[in-house]
Amino acid sequence: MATFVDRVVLHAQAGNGGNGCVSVRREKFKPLGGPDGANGGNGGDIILKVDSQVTTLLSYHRSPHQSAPSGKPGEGDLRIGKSGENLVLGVPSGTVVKSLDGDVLADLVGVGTEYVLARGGHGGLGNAALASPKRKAPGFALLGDLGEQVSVVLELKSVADVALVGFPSAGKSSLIASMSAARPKIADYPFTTLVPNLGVVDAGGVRYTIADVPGLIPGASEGKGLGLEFLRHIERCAVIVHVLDCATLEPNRDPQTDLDIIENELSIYSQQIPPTHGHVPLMERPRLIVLNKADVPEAKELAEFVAEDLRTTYPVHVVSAVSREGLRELSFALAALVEDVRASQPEEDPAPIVIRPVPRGKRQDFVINKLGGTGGPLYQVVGEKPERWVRQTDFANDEAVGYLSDRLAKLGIEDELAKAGALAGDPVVIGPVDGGVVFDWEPTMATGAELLGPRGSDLRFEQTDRPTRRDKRESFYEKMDAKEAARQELWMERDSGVWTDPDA
Ligand SMILES: Nc1nc2c(ncn2[C@@H]2O[C@H](COP(=O)(O)OP(=O)(O)OP(=O)(O)O)[C@@H](O)[C@H]2O)c(=O)[nH]1
Ligand SMILES: [Mg+2]
Repeated sequence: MATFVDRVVLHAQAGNGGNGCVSVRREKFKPLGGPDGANGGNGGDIILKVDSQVTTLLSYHRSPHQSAPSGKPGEGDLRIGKSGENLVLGVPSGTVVKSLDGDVLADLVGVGTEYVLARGGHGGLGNAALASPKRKAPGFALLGDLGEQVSVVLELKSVADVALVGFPSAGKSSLIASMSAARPKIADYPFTTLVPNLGVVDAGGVRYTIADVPGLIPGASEGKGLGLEFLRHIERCAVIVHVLDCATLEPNRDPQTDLDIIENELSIYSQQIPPTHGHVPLMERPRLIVLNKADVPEAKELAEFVAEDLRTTYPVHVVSAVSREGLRELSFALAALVEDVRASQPEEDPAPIVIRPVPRGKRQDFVINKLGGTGGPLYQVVGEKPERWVRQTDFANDEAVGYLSDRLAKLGIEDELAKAGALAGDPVVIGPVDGGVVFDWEPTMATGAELLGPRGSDLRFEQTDRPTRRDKRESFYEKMDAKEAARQELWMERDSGVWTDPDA
């Protein structure tokens, strides 16, 4: 099987964030000089960028795994970790980025257009950045977040002014070879061309590109032959040229039938593709008919016979790629069509476009899923922020864990868990069910930094049995009862042993 370099699967690993640092300033005569652990650097992003020097996806076919450097950890004395540099991958104009499921993520057209494919992980905050009036010297820092890991399909659709379409062996590649400096493979067996060839034609001062498309056969739009793989190449070509073989000896083939079959395939195909912004629909694009192989006497006879009829639909040129008959007129006719199209189309936006996935801030913070299980319900918290916070937490450090639970509560996760029906002691997983962090829900865990103990610890974790909501309520009632008792005592004292109802 031939290798298709116009479609590759690319695995991108963005850089991880560097860890934040825990450090305390040390100066002479100042034993504890405040936190000075700096933040870790951010991991590098992986960015696809349309580059005029890149014409194929070949390099990603050879090295499908690409990774960006990680950020360096922060250091003491407020020395920030260096960020990993972004890795910019050049792609040809016309590259379509798809998910492995086939969803189009981006359509990269125009030099300079960028797509942020995988985002580097945030660097973790150092203890200096985590300090607050209440938490003056945090004994923990945040870990760097992991860089995104993304696998996508890159597909290249040729961007040419003119597309040559036709049955296998009609002479499409031969025409490109005769009209331009391109030297595609030519042979007398079908499907010689597997990847479109691109040639540049200069006719009377008009320069345009011409691409051949691998041969089409009936059913191509349903994937027959090399069908769909190649139909998409013409999606972006402004002018369509039908190359009809007038010398074929195959039964049931003649120029008119071939034309009808190919037009039918194009029509079916055009209904399958979503309309592309700024492009004329496929079936409305200008067309021209080339009757090829006129150097063969019988072919020329046939060509002249059918040309008259065909001219009622589209302009017709009788040519020979071999003897070069009619090629000059053809190249000028194409130049005129291309010029017409260019004049009618607005100039492409000169400002390069940068396409980014949905900004993280715009997404909902989190959602809670209640999952059933043999051992009772499991609550799953899914969300970019909480999952990242968990990844950034050093679970060996209680103070860091306490900070995490404060953040989660502040985001409203406690409230939403309660709304979802979670009870104290129910297991909650943050992130994926396999691999997320699981803990038992403790809704009444007091939050805030007032409970801070020694550095690296959190008093909430020192308590062996933390109060539940009912414990708290009971202790509240006890307190109120005691208060009431004290009040009554006071009244009784004042009225010299005679008790008066204070509320009367
Ligand atoms: N006599 C004659 N033969 C031609 C002419 N053009 C092409 N051929 C021959 O037809 C055969 C197929 O030519 P290609 O240019 O490879 O055809 P193609 O349309 O690109 O074919 P696929 O890539 O398979 O779709 C080759 O043997 C060519 O030499 C022509 O004008 N006259
Ligand atoms: Mg060919």
